[in-house]
Amino acid sequence: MSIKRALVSVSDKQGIVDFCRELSALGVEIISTGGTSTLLAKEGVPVIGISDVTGFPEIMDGRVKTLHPAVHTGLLAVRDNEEHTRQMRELGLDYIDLVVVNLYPFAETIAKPDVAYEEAIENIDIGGPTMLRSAAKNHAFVSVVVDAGDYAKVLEEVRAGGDTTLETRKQLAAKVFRHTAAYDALIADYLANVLGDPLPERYTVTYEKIQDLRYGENPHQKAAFYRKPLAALDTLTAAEQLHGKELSYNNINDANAALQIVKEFEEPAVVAVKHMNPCGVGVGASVYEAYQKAYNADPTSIFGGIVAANRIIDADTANMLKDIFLEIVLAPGFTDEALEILTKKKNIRLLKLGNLSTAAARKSSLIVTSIDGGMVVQESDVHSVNPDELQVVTDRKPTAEELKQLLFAWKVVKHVKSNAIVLVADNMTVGVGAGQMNRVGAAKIAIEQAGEKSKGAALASDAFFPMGDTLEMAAKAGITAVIQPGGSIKDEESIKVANEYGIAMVFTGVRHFKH
Ligand SMILES: NC(=O)c1ncn([C@@H]2O[C@H](COP(=O)(O)O)[C@@H](O)[C@H]2O)c1NC=O
Repeated sequence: MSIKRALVSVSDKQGIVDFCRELSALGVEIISTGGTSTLLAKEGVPVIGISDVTGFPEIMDGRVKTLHPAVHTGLLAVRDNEEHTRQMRELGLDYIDLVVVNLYPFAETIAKPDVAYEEAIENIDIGGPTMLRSAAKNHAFVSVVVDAGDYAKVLEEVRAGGDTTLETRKQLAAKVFRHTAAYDALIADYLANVLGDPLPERYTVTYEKIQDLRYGENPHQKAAFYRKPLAALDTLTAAEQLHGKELSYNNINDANAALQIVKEFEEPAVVAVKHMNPCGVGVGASVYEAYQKAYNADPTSIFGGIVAANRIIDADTANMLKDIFLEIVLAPGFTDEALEILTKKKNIRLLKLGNLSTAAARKSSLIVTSIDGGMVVQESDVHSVNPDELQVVTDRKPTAEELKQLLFAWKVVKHVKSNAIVLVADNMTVGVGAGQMNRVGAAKIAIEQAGEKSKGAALASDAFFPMGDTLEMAAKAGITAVIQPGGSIKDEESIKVANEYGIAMVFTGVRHFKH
């Protein structure tokens, strides 16, 4: 078999003229629709209008142009089926051997700010996916190209043997069904959101590959990095890598964790993360000061860590960063000097993410967590506490400085694996107890780490204290202020301990479990 007739109908016209010119030179007859055929004709590529094939005009603003039996018989006929061949002959129909289609730009349309609903709907392509699906189903005989990146390969095969190989046609068909499935998923998602129903009876998300990863969490696990179409520009998926080796699976998870925390802060802040938990968080008047604090919070754990800053990294900060081994530094930018200093280090990865605002931390999105055989989906935890709504439950109110440290600790504890206890003093974390199976255990780790710095520190607990024991331990370590959700049947026990020791305790009324 050889490709004799192609149907070309593309919204994205890049590369189409050269491709069709070559096909035409190889003896392929080109049929085309409205704008595509106008372009081809203008560029001197011989082309037959679709209406000459269907005997029907392109009507309704392009809503109906290729949706015609003359097209779909040509695409779907099983060439070695005598009955199909006879029907084609009797009806005077011709085969179509190659379909080149890309679809109305639905994603780009809904990405426009304040796009009108009607405009979005008009950009749902119907004729295109229909042709793609017909051709892909009949890939035993028909080639189908949805991606301009495949033009060269198809040309090469047609040049060599008059047709594509069956293996190529299978690959092209599989790509088509992934493409139309993703296209429909995006439409379904858009409509679900318009209807205020983001968790409907079928969850049809679609993701596109950013890159293959060398391996997953461990070297024997395969992995890849995907992004949601239209992912926000303040997410890690939009980060630009300025330097260093390619990101690993663990890097991506850790950098994402660091990013979520640093987005909590308005003031210059630096977050160091290890194994998805913060090991040091600091805020200060400058990124330099914030990094010093994040570093001093836990100079041991930061080694080999991921650092995220919410301000441009300057030369002074870079000079400190270069002194230890760090996997990643993520920031809204780097000064030229800072870049010069840091790029001398072969093993550090530098990521630039221009769009780092606290508003981003307040925008809810859906988080998907896989389980074996399924998944659970929830809104991201974007709750932030309003200081005016804190309930002081102890005899003593926190001082203004204590309140500041408590609110800082609360922002951090939200991002620490439960059970979580975070101690903060002097605008930096001084103790982080993460991922323990009981709350006393988490507090013990945080207090031990803080040592002398526990004295006068503020403590945040991601969930209520089931009894008074954690508070007793905190009080004995010298902690003077506590923030926690409250809501335990034994709250009174904790309040009593707090009052005994003169601790100021506030309830947020909101829990921040993170498993
Ligand atoms: N309605 C139809 O019969 C139809 N047939 C092809 N299309 C689309 O029209 C676009 C190309 O249009 P044009 O060649 O007029 O620039 C392609 O994205 C193609 O997928 C159609 N448009 C939408 O459904």
